[in-house]
Amino acid sequence: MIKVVVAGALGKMGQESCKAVLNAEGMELVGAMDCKEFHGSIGSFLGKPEVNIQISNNIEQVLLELKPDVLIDFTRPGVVQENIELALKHGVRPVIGTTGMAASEIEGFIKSASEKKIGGLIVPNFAIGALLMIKFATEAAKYFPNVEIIELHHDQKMDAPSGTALKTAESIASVRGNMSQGMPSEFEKIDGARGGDFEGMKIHSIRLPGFVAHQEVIFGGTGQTLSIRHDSIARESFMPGLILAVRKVMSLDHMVYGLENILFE
Ligand SMILES: NC(=O)C1=CN([C@@H]2O[C@H](COP(=O)(O)OP(=O)(O)OC[C@H]3O[C@@H](n4cnc5c(N)ncnc54)[C@H](OP(=O)(O)O)[C@@H]3O)[C@@H](O)[C@H]2O)C=CC1
Ligand SMILES: O=C(O)C1=N[C@H](C(=O)O)C[C@H](O)C1
Repeated sequence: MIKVVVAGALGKMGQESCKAVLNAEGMELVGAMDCKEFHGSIGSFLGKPEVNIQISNNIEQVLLELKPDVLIDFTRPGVVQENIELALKHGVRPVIGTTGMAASEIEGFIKSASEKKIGGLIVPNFAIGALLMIKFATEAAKYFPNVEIIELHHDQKMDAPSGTALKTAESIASVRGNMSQGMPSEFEKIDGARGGDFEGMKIHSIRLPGFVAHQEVIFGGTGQTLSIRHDSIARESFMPGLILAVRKVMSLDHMVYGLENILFE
């Protein structure tokens, strides 16, 4: 049995993750933590009263007492870094869904997990369709280097651009390099009108109620455009990838950034 603790268990992704772990063969949900005040078990919160796991607000105590194999984290930027440090300190494999960390922080965790020989995964997007979108977009960029990314999310999202958009831009940049696009003399009449810049690629972030998680990668060539789009219309879309990640992390002895490195290897 793989023993799993979920951090951010009362949040949108945390709740789905607890349900997915409870339903997964060979996995046991041993702990749930969140900073929200809730007096009761995660089972009573999820409408599964038979699951009698109290919600803790002390991650280190949970890791020390329950000795899980894996920590799933869906909290928020600023919290996730501390949780990864504590997991690595106590020999627990982190499977991280929380986005918004700086590239230098991710690099630091990859280094420290390798030194400690602890497996870990930092995954900006667990949806298999999103991983395919990134793969197809990276292939297309070899032929259509002019590209812009539009990501659309619910209006409760803290970080912009999304972790998925950054991962897509990094992957596209790895095949086309840093290049300038558009008119050198273009100017913005409203700051930010042309989006954020990643190595010459524009990223546009839309936040509105009604969306879950969506991204379109648009390529432009002479007399033609190509659009590659992925839509997560429900948070269940992330769960098969998350469960796969929990299984795979058990055989890793280093930290991997991106589930595509496991799925398409
Ligand atoms: N990798 C992927 O496939 C996906 C990643 N994400 C990412 O996951 C993260 C969470 O998203 P989402 O579930 O929508 O967000 P939510 O705000 O719904 O959930 C986050 C939860 O973490 C809690 N929390 C905040 N601080 C702490 C803390 N110090 N200790 C424990 N719990 C804490 C929050 O409590 P409170 O509300 O009281 O602050 C909340 O219950 C985001 O970074 C998002 O970008 C989202 C979807 C898919
Ligand atoms: O906050 C979200 O909701 C999501 N966050 C991740 C990201 O930043 O890419 C993954 C997905 O887009 C949903």
